[in-house]
Amino acid sequence: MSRKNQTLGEFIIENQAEFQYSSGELSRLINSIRLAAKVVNHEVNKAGLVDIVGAVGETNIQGEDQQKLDVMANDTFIRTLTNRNILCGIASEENDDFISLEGQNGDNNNKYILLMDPLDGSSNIDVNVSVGTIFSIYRRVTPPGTPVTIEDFLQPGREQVAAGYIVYGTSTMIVYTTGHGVNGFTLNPAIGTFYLSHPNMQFPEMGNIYSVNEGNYVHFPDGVKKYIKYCQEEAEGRPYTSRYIGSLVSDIHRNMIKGGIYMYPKSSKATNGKLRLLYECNPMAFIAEQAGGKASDGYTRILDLKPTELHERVPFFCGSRLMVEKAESFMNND
Ligand SMILES: O=P(O)(O)OC[C@H]1O[C@](O)(COP(=O)(O)O)[C@@H](O)[C@@H]1O
Ligand SMILES: [Mg+2]
Ligand SMILES: [Mg+2]
Repeated sequence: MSRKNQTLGEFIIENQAEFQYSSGELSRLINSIRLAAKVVNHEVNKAGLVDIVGAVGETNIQGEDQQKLDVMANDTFIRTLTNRNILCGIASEENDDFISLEGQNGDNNNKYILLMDPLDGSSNIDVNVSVGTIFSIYRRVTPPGTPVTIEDFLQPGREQVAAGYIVYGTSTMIVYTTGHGVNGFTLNPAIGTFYLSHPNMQFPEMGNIYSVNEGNYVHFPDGVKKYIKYCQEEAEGRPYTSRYIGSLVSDIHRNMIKGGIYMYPKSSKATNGKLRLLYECNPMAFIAEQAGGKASDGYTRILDLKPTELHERVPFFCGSRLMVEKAESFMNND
């Protein structure tokens, strides 16, 4: 049951019943993510006033310059989640390897692991354009009471128990799914409470927005070039509008509300594209599918891909179902 303006806390408790034999662990986990999101939101909002913009002078395993907000968000989520003893492992874009968490008694009986992109859209931090956080939750596959292993993190996306994102934009929202539809909650900054503002979010089956970094056009595969030309043609319902924020979370969020397709294809510059399967593509694909949309690498359903590495990249096509299918048809006729 979802009531508009229900608080996130109320929603979590009310929907816990959806989980048979629920121990409340997942509810506590979502609650902790909510708390960390508020702390990060507070820092992001004052980014122009305090020394929190710019790079820290370190690079992460992706070879990217870590931004101060990347590190702040990473530390905030890891600290908030670790202190609450609700996970047995965490993996992050900003950490080379996964973190195995010991329970209070040195054991490890917690059943969930979390993967995250603590700050998505890092190139937009310094220019006051919306950024986000992305998270993905699985049940561990290794026996409880033993340290987690890489196998716990390399599960296909279809095994996700929950996934979501936080967008720090004109307003701050948490959008997530536990496999029972997608709901969005907006933060009332005056009282620090998230309210259900977007119940049962649905990707329109068709839209007129395409989101891709056209600066890479010359490097794209022919199928992608042909699809972009198709989007720009004078025809019924076309040309589509081009919108690209450069923050995955914000581009997908807009397209989910208005209808559209987001693409980060492979290219001659980036043979597997740029986006990371485990903590960018899988969670956004789970959300998209739960909202009636679609997500693939141009050929295969993202959620069916078998991960092989923690930070592996895949080409990503995500959005309104008919638009993704059209893009795939161009890729397959390539
Ligand atoms: O600048 P580009 O190459 O278009 O890449 C933009 C994409 O890269 C990202 O910023 C990658 O995410 P991070 O900022 O978390 O590294 C996406 O949010 C965005 O969609
Ligand atoms: Mg990202
Ligand atoms: Mg990031």
